[in-house]
Amino acid sequence: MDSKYASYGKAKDKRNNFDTKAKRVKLSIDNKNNNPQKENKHVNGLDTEISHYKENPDDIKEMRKLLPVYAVRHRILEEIRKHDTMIIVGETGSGKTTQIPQILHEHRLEDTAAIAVTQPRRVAAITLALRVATEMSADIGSFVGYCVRFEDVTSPKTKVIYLTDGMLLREAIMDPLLMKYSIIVLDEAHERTVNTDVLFGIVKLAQKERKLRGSKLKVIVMSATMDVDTFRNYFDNCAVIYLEGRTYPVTIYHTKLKQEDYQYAVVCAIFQLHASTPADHDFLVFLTGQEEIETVMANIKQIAKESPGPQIRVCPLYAGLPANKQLVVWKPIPPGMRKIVLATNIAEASVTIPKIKCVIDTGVVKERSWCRVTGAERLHVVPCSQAACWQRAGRAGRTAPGAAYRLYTAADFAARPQHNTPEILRCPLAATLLMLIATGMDPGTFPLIDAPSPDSVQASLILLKELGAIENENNPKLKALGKKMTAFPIDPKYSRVIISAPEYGCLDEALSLVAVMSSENIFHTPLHKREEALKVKQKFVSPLGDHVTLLNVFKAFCKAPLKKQWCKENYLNHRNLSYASDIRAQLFAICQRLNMEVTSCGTDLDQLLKCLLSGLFTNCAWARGIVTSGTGRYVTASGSGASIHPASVLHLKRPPPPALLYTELLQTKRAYLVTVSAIQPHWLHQVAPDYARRCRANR
Ligand SMILES: Nc1ncnc2c1ncn2[C@@H]1O[C@H](COP(=O)(O)OP(=O)(O)OP(=O)(O)O)[C@@H](O)[C@H]1O
Repeated sequence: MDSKYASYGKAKDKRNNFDTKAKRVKLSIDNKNNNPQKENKHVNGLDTEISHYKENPDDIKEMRKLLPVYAVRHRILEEIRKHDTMIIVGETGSGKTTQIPQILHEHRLEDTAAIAVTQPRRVAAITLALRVATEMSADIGSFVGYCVRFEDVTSPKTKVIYLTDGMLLREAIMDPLLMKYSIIVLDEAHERTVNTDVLFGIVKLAQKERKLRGSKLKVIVMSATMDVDTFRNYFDNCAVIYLEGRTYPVTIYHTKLKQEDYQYAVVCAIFQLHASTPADHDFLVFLTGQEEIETVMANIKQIAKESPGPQIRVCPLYAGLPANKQLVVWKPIPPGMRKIVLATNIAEASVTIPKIKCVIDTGVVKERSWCRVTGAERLHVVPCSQAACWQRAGRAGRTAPGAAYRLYTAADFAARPQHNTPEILRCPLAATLLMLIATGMDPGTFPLIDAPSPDSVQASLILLKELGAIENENNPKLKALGKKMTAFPIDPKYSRVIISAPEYGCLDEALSLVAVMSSENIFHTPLHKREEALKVKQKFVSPLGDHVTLLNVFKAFCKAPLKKQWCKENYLNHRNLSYASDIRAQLFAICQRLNMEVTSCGTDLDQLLKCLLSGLFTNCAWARGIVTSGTGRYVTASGSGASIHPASVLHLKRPPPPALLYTELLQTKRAYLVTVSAIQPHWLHQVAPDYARRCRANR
């Protein structure tokens, strides 16, 4: 292994305190209470089934008492009673998310309503609810529950609900005043996802309106790394509680040299630490996506065979994994083994994975951006903000002291922006605007912390008009089609595909395809059996491209009697296909509620591709000559050059199709069109004439 990756320059664990002029209520806690001896107390991970949870209730009680928040719970309660809106800033792991809702509930502050605690990510919402239910000796779904897309584990009795911000937004469509809740805790405010930013506005308006009606709504905004001044200004100079102290220290290390290839550096770092760290130190590694995770996982498994040190169990953790598979990460492993969790930024905030003592941070993230003129989106790998780096480091040191190994230099860290650019300033707004319009709100006057440029709003409204969701982008009105679109918990582009499907006689196929596309990679291509896996894949391949190939796999999966075995034989990912099957069932149920006729286009699959184009019309690319390597080169609607991704079934097709419909434009070292189908260039004019005209004028 290359020794240049071995050297970490030790840095001081110096937290950026995001100094703010805001008047704070300082709650100091006695850190000496946090007895490091407790480190060795037995703390199990959450099992996937709460009923199997073996943790000793007395241990849990003791653990709660060690948390900084617990020590000052009475003061916190006093402040929350005094103020309708407040900001709580406290170190990662201090107990904000698990303890504050419990404290509120123990004192029945929610009264006859409930407490909502929002999370940007589903895995956090689920694991937090499971943890809090365990701490409160409750069954999940009784007075503690969670609600995430495609899964609602609450009951009318539930008083503390952990839910994704997307789910609370969906509730706001039905009830903009959110009357079900008397307290809303907006957690991980620093993430600034579009959903959280919109929720801030919805909650602010609901609070104002409810005050007039004599029904109080308390709002608590929390984070370890938020830009306090910005939030305080937005929430009318509200009170700020600043919690001091953390449970366990985390030592930060940076590389001395810049790493040219972070994937290579990560594997080196893992094995260097593996050789020098006790077996009960589990690792959490931050990468950017499923493909990268699978590659690193294959490398680890290969190298582990010849490397000294404890046995290794590698666990992937990314958004596309079904929830029950994500939770495997929390399952305890046999003593003497080391768990290495390979995660995307979904494990960056809020989550506690017990026994993680070592975080390895690549310092990069896959970020979405878009071209306003054409609506085309792009995913690219970029350095993450300082706040994200601190959050990642904060995943160590939760149940014992820990360390974070950053695969970038201290100078690189110092040069990064403190906070994430709010998603609302860089992402398409069509889904958000549709939701606001459906809720009866005026996007022009809606209070946002950072308003997107009027051009962005206008461009998104035009897209919504072209999708058939609204009329008149200058004074938007929801159309019946737009209302139907909001019934589906998916992006409006995909709900448009489903709603168009009866017109193309292909709802059966469209439901399956959208379901597979809402899951994650269904192909399993182990590095050492690549050739064989690709050979087996051939039987599903359609000359029309990846979308029909996905459909072929899904159809065959549905027919297979022994699904797990069949997936293994065919190098397919059983869990992702099963997840797609669940999603399809839910989408189908919505179609039935909307009285949509389920017809099949049989072998006329051009109908399915045209239907797909009716929602994804911004994702077209046109052939621009053939470069010498023989790879087709394309230009997207926004003028970016890109090649077909090597994993596509059309990658080496000769001659390259004149036009393509793609699912994603991925920018790594090169730009790739991911999941593509061959289309006829004139289809765009047939299916989305307004967009085609606009697009031609721009090209
Ligand atoms: N699933 C779990 N298993 C074991 N311990 C846990 C678990 N969840 C939480 N804890 C313990 O509770 C502590 C507080 O967690 P909590 O999520 O409330 O902190 P937080 O202040 O909200 O952190 P963050 O800002 O990182 O979200 C953790 O540091 C850990 O010690």
